This record gives sequence, C-alpha cells and structure tokens, in this order.
Amino acid sequence: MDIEVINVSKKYGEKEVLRNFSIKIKEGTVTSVMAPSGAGKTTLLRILAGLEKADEGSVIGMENKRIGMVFQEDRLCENLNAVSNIRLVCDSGITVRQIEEELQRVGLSGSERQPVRELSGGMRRRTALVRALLSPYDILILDEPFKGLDEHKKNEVMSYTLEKSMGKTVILVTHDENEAKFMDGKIIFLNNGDHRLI
Ligand SMILES: Nc1ncnc2c1ncn2[C@@H]1O[C@H](COP(=O)(O)OP(=O)(O)OP(=O)(O)O)[C@@H](O)[C@H]1O
Repeated sequence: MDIEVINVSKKYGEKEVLRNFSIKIKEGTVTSVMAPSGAGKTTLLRILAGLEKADEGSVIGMENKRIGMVFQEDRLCENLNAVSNIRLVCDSGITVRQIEEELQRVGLSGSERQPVRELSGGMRRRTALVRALLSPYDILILDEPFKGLDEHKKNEVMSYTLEKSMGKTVILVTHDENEAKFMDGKIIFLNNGDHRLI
C-alpha cells in the first residue's frame, strides 16, 4: 500500500515546522528527504512512524505496518555487543552466525563481540543500520543512517542497504545529495515548511 501524507501541519509553540505538507510515497520505492538543519525532517519521520502527532492533516498507509527505524541517535544498548543488540530485535529464525556475516558485510569483522560503547561513531551507526535491516519491517525509516562514514565505506554500506531493503518502502533523511542520488529514488526538499520535488 502506498503512503499518503495529506496537508500535514506541525507547530512547536509558535514555530511552524511543517505547513500543509503533502506527499505520496509509492510502496516499494526509496524516498530521500533533504533539507537544511532544523527544517523538520526528523519531525516528518516521527509523524510517519506515529511517534509524533500532526496538528492538522493525516497520514494514510502506515496502519498495521511494521517499521524498521534508524533514529538520529544510535539508540544501542551500550553494554551489549553488536550481535546481542541485533538479536534483541531480529526474527528468531536468524542465527548468530548470520548476524555476524551481516556485520562483516558492513566492515565490522572482529568487532562483533565488543560492547558497542567501545566502538567508533561510524561502527555504532552501522550496527544500528544492520539492526534495522534485520528487524521484521514493511517500511524502513532511516534518519541520517550513513553519518560518520568515509566516502568509500559509505558507498559499500549504501549498496548493502539497497540490496537488503530491495522491494520495501524506504524513507531516508540525509543532508548529502550524493547519498540521495545513490539511493536512486524520489528526492524531496523541505524548506520553511514548504517542499518541492525533483
Ligand atoms: N519536541 C520538540 N519541542 C520543541 N521544538 C521541537 C521539538 N522537536 C523539534 N523541534 C523544533 O522543530 C524544528 C525542526 O526540528 P527537526 O528535528 O524536525 O529538524 P531536522 O530537519 O531533522 O534538523 P536536523 O537536520 O538538524 O536534524 C527545530 O527548530 C526544532 O528545534
């Protein structure tokens, strides 16, 4: 089912973050949302995920959908290693060996068993991403998932993300136009509550 955001407005106090925002997101496609800092990208993702309520307007197509999410923060259990963090959310049919193989694919060989508090920012980000990709989801919501990765690793991790999420609806927030282009879908620019498509 496609997702429709219809005339959504959201204010925090006097600050208008989204104004009459509408978009249709086709099922099984990638949509990248770009905007200056503070323009409302995370707010839009939170409304889509049902974590925030719009003041006006509606969202259709998210009902009874399983959401896989990478938040702006990693939200990992600090004392657990990457494998254990992922095991908390993934399908019970996925084995430890399989999780290790996925972590190795994003360049985390040798770090799978270290508590995540000892990992670098980019390693933690990849752990959070693999966790979302191995969770049972219909819709994947990614808030700057490639933050902190160098260009070479970023390309590998983006290819991996595209492969793993093939056929699923993906909504990605990024500041980087190259990322949006690489992910190869619709790109939305949000600005001062308005938006345009390219
Ligand atoms: N819970 C909240 N209470 C009050 N103001 C908020 C709240 N959440 C967000 N805002 C404000 O709404 C605006 C949009 O925030 P949001 O996090 O959606 O922007 P963003 O585009 O994701 O920014 P960034 O690129 O910096 O992550 C900001 O001015 C922010 O301060």
